[in-house]
Amino acid sequence: MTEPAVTASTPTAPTVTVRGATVRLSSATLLHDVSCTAPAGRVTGLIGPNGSGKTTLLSLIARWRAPSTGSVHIDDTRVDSIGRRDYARRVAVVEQHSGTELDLTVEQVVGLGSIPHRGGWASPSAVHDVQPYLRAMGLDDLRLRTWRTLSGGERQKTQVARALAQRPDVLVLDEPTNHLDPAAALDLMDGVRRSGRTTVVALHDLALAAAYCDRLVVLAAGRVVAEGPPEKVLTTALLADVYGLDADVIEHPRTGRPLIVPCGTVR
Ligand SMILES: Nc1ncnc2c1ncn2[C@@H]1O[C@H](COP(=O)(O)OP(=O)(O)OP(=O)(O)O)[C@@H](O)[C@H]1O
Repeated sequence: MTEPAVTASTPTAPTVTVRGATVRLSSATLLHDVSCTAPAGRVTGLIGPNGSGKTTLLSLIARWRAPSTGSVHIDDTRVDSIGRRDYARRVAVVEQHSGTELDLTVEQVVGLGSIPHRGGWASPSAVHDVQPYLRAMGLDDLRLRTWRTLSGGERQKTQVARALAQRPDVLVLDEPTNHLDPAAALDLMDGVRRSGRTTVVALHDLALAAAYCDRLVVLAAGRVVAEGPPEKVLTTALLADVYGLDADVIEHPRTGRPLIVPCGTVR
């Protein structure tokens, strides 16, 4: 059987919708009736303080956890009705501390992204096919380096390249830039945005969220407290309420996007 080529295809970007999701454990309720939308082909940022529920919400979309009540939908389909293999093809996830037990090279890790489409280990021909994803993340020079020799930022870029190589409809990223230098973080977010995938990304860096996200969902104590375009959501009042941050929000003179200028805290 001829194996399908691994090329950057035009994604069939769907809308992801969370409807009334509550996550209740015996000890605590992590999410309270959360509803939000990640529009098709757009980058939706999840922001909020430590412990506000960002990773928990991503875990519902990744289907690692089921909500106690409520549901998650890809277009009109409930995610719990999608077969496991189909879901593995359609949704790619990069965790905060994604890793690999095996000491693979960068190009082999990125090649793992094609496995849901192939049903087996990436063949040597797949190595050629990972080139566009290596290039998109600026990893050409590192392609033969082994995982354990990589810096934290190089590992993050490799994991995002792997996720893109999966050619998913939906990209779920948990703080993908926390080890990256400023230019690398901008490049990564740019690569994600240009991929055209419906992306849900948890971010602590509000400057990146303002610059690269089409839409923001703000979580506080497991609840959605604001949702919309960055220029509507990122206000001085919201930053004070949610983060306890005393900040001015001005229009970036070159991009027109919100520019957050922290002055201190209001705690
Ligand atoms: N298994 C668990 N049992 C009890 N509490 C939990 C459990 N898992 C997560 N939590 C709590 O749920 C809350 C939300 O956690 P979550 O990891 O979703 O937050 P987050 O917004 O991603 O935080 P951070 O920005 O620090 O990564 C936190 O207070 C966390 O301590």
